[in-house]
Amino acid sequence: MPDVRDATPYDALLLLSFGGPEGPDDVIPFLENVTRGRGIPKERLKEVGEHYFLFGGVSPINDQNRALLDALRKDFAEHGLDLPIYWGNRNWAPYLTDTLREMVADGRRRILVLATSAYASYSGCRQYRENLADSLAALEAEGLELPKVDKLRHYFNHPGFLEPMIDGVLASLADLPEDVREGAHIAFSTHSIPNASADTSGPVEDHGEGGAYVEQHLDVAQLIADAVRERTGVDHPWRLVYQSRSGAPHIPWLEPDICDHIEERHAAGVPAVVISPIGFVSDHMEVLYDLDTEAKAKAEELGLPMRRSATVGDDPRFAAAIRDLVLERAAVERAEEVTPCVLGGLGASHNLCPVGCCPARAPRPAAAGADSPYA
Ligand SMILES: CC1=C(CCC(=O)O)c2cc3nc(cc4[nH]c(cc5[nH]c(cc1n2)c(C)c5CCC(=O)O)c(CCC(=O)O)c4C)C(CCC(=O)O)=C3C
Ligand SMILES: [Fe+2]
Repeated sequence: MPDVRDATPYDALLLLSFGGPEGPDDVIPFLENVTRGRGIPKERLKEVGEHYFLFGGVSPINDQNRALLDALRKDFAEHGLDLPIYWGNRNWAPYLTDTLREMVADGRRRILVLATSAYASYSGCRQYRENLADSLAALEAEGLELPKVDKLRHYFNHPGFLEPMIDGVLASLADLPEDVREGAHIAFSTHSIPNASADTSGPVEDHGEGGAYVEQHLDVAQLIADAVRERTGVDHPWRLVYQSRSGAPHIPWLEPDICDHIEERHAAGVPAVVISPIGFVSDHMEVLYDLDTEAKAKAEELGLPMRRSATVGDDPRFAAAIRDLVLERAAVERAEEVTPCVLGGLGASHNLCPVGCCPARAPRPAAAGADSPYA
């Protein structure tokens, strides 16, 4: 029997996230970091800046990552898993390059990466792998000896990610007035991305209409809807919808938008809606602004009862899922037999992104995949 607390060959876990401003002076520099070379219209940037200013210029994401780090460290300690955890971001301090430099200085040689995005897509997966490649290149230029970096498989269909969201939808339904509860529809919401990015998300063989991005979200939505039906006895109709579109209007992005969907459901006579933000691992600005502010105002204007259900955040079941995924991957690296813990119809996703997975518009080096220029 192998020691189940053994993370060998890994010697560290790296929480890799988006980053966000911590005060009003950070907002513009942060947005410049996010949008460098991405062709986002100026008006859209001003508008998104206002979302942050509405919340004092502070993104909720950094405190949520600190809470997740606490939950992970507590879970690891309670289960005898002795693996240090670091944190680095794409767009704000602590910056990924600085964190990796610190990890090298601490002697870390085999690093496993947990990104705060559960699904395949350029923005949610490959872009983080490109950030890793950029940071490794920077450290190489400093003459440092590079660690080997791997990324955890996509965790959208791990029960520890799903269970807290199922509970969240049940709590939102219970919170609705009794006379509209049974007829409530569920809107599973995720970040809109360009149709072209969705169609090419995931391994090449999964490319096609919506790609792995849409397929994985539909799997999650179905799993949550099924669990809600089993536990309430009510078959709530549902649909996958999108939010936070940011590109130029002539470029097609995934639809329908959550606010249009709310209007359409109201016009169809639906008595209430529960929004389940399955695309977000915690209450990001997109959740606080696009759902809790904008969609809420839309529902109120229509007089449509609406509840937004919880994201997983620092739920202990999510922390335990990450421990499970770390131990699973470590066993894979040790060439041991493992049965991945997974629900739904898609099975466990690949451990190593294959060549051609979630391609960028302009090809750039990406680490932690089959096409990585680093070992
Ligand atoms: C799929 C996806 C995720 C989920 C996966 C993941 O979590 O990584 C995500 C997360 C996030 N996106 C975030 C913020 C922003 N995203 C932007 C722009 C964009 N996002 C895109 C997609 C995604 N984004 C895309 C296709 C663009 C267009 C430009 C481009 O191709 O890059 C912009 C520019 C302004 C705008 O137009 O909105 C901002 C400010 C924050 C921080 C929130 C906070 O502070 O709490 C987080 C967690
Ligand atoms: Fe984004």
